[in-house]
Amino acid sequence: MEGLISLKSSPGTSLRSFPSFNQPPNSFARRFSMDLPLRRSSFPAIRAQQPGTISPKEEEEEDALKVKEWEVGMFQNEVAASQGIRIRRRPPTGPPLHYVGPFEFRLQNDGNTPRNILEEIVWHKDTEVSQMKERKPLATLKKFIENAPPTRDFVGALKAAHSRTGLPGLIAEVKKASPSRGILREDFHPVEIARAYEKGGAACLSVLTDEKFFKGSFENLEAIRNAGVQCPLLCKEFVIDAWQIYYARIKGADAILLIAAVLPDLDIRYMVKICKMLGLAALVEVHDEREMDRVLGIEGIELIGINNRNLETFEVDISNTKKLLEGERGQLICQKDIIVVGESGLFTPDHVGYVQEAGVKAVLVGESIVKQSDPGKGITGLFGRDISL
Ligand SMILES: O=P(O)(O)OC[C@@H](O)[C@@H](O)c1c[nH]c2ccccc12
Repeated sequence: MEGLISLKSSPGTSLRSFPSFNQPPNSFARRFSMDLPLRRSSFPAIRAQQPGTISPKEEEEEDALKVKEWEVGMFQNEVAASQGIRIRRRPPTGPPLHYVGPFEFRLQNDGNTPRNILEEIVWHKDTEVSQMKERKPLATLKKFIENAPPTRDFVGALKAAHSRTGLPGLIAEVKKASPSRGILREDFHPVEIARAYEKGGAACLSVLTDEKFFKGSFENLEAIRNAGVQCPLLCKEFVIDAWQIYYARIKGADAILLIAAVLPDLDIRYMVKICKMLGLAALVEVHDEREMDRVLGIEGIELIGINNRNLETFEVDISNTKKLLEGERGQLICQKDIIVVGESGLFTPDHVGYVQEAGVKAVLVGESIVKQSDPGKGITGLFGRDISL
């Protein structure tokens, strides 16, 4: 069996202590050994080594590490599923790319094919973040944070705008593209757009930092921060790891998005605490009743976003905001003094009026304003009046 993968647990680690963990590595091995001889070169970390440079002990340790990663991945998926989260953090049957000898090919099966776009984004993010973490470990980020300038008050800016205009405070989004709408703006100059938004009366800005799916970047966030824009900035990311929060803080964010469709309660709890520690506001996004109820059960949440776009199907329905704010949920939100942000699909003053009537004190708007030749004037069109005055 030389050249075939061996799956072993590290000494003292019993896979059996996690009943469900027993299955993935074994079933993975079984599945693939039936299909093809899976070589050690299947694993990127191992592929990087020259043959003969790795000792049997190191091999064993790397295998054990890989098994451990699967275990953690499976564990996350299961906890999430028990909370109604359908998004799996990692492919449950291992990564979809396989190498056989010099050939690379993709095996499709139910377990390694993302079920929808949000899952695809999250799986890609997982790989991206682990690579970034290797280059900039948390300890390095923490050192930078010690000297970082203070954050701006994101929630305060929304409240002030709301009381100044009597309209929902605007979080204007700097977004070049999205998987559902394609390219929104060809001549995309993030700093110019940010300045136009600020001039047009935006209370805060949201900056997409995902590169692959939204054509955004952390450089955009940093450039806007360094250009002297005063509005507090939301880092619009798909956060799956606390490391990303530290990174966002260094790149100039004042707030960060946490998506309840992706993150189990414990992660939200823990990440909200990290945000507080770093002086960031957390915008926790929900899109159905179950997510709203989960989030309302978590202490210390100040800002909830209701996304009118289902990130799994892309369907947009602004009555979602109203539905989630009706009855007891709305009352609880008032009691807890939580600011609700209406997100996505808002194009006209009627739309803004509708979500305001439903109870939101802020709105998050991208497409309808970023597409205008003067995005600042786009804001006036959106609200039906000049809100910069
Ligand atoms: O462009 P719109 O329809 O105005 O939507 C803005 C914003 O709500 C949307 O970009 C968004 C809301 N939640 C997200 C999560 C990830 C990426 C993007 C989003």
